[in-house]
Amino acid sequence: MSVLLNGKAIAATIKEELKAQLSARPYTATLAVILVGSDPASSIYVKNKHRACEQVGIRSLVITLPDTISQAGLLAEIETLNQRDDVDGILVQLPLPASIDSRAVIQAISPAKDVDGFHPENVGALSMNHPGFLPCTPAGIIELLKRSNIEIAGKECVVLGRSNIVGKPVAQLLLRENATVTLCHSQTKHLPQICQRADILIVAIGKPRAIDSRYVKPGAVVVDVGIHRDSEGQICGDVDFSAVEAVAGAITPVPGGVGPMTIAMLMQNCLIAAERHASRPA
Ligand SMILES: NC(=O)C1=CN([C@@H]2O[C@H](COP(=O)(O)OP(=O)(O)OC[C@H]3O[C@@H](n4cnc5c(N)ncnc54)[C@H](OP(=O)(O)O)[C@@H]3O)[C@@H](O)[C@H]2O)C=CC1
Ligand SMILES: Nc1nc(=O)c2c([nH]1)NC[C@@H]1CN(c3ccc(C(=O)N[C@@H](CCC(=O)O)C(=O)O)cc3)C=[N+]21
Ligand SMILES: [Mg+2]
Repeated sequence: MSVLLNGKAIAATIKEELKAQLSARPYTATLAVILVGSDPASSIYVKNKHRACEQVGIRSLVITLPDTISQAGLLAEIETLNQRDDVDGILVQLPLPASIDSRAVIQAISPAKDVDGFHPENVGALSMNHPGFLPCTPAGIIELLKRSNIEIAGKECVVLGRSNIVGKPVAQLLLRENATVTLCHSQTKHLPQICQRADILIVAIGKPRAIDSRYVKPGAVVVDVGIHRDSEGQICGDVDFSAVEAVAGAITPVPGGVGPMTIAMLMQNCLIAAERHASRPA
């Protein structure tokens, strides 16, 4: 039996804190979300973000564009939002249609409004410990560990997955918190043995229920970033929850773990963006 790391409850607390902070400020905060096409999962996430904005008191604009939009058309929408003085944060929901170069789209977002933390300027800031915007899922994982009183400094952390939006940045944040970090991927050899060393195991591979108890040291903290809907319509993670929770010391559920923390950190980034925007030199 293991401790459940309740991301949903912690995220609710964070949103309450942010709501109180925002209501005490002399300015508003506005997030613009661009959704291209009508992918059902993306539509759910965008709706969740909109609902979180309502809870915190952030003004939320959802801009829905047809999946036939050209790259130039999408870039023009972003430039309009970059220029709008009443917009503090911009998020373009990923994935984008295959005809659009997502790298060009991310680069087009003003770094000062890039509340996802995906722009190269913010990625560089993370790696150099400069102020910028932290990517929401990695920041949410660190916040979840801290608020669950799990010490990071000096711990053996193993990260499975090296994507630009989860694996690589969470490894950097763990390093910043003074963990010893091992970053693994699809060509890593002896993966179960390496994972067995982990005091904290972060799993972000995008494979439903792929990580079982062979990968987990008894008592370890397991953070499951994956999110999938199986053939029966059940939401599950990258971790085989029922097998792993029998050996782990603590584990995040899916749903109710990392997902809500991601959204809470997005709300936090929107407040930071609004604060910087309001205090910019004229
Ligand atoms: N809860 C949330 O807020 C969020 C959840 N997600 C979810 O997290 C998961 C991961 O997302 P993302 O990082 O974008 O995924 P990507 O598909 O971009 O990257 C997956 C990474 O995992 C590695 N990998 C794949 N299979 C294995 C394996 N069997 N063993 C070891 N490493 C492996 C890949 O290695 P290689 O580089 O060699 O190909 C790659 O680095 C997905 O399920 C996604 O839906 C994502 C973002 C936010
Ligand atoms: N520009 C961009 N920024 C993102 O941050 C981004 C993105 N694109 N594309 C997709 C991924 C995925 N992601 C999630 C956010 C919330 C939940 C979430 O709220 N999950 C709930 C339940 C979700 C459900 O009901 O399906 C939970 O885990 O409890 C999940 C996944 C953000 N992403
Ligand atoms: Mg989740």
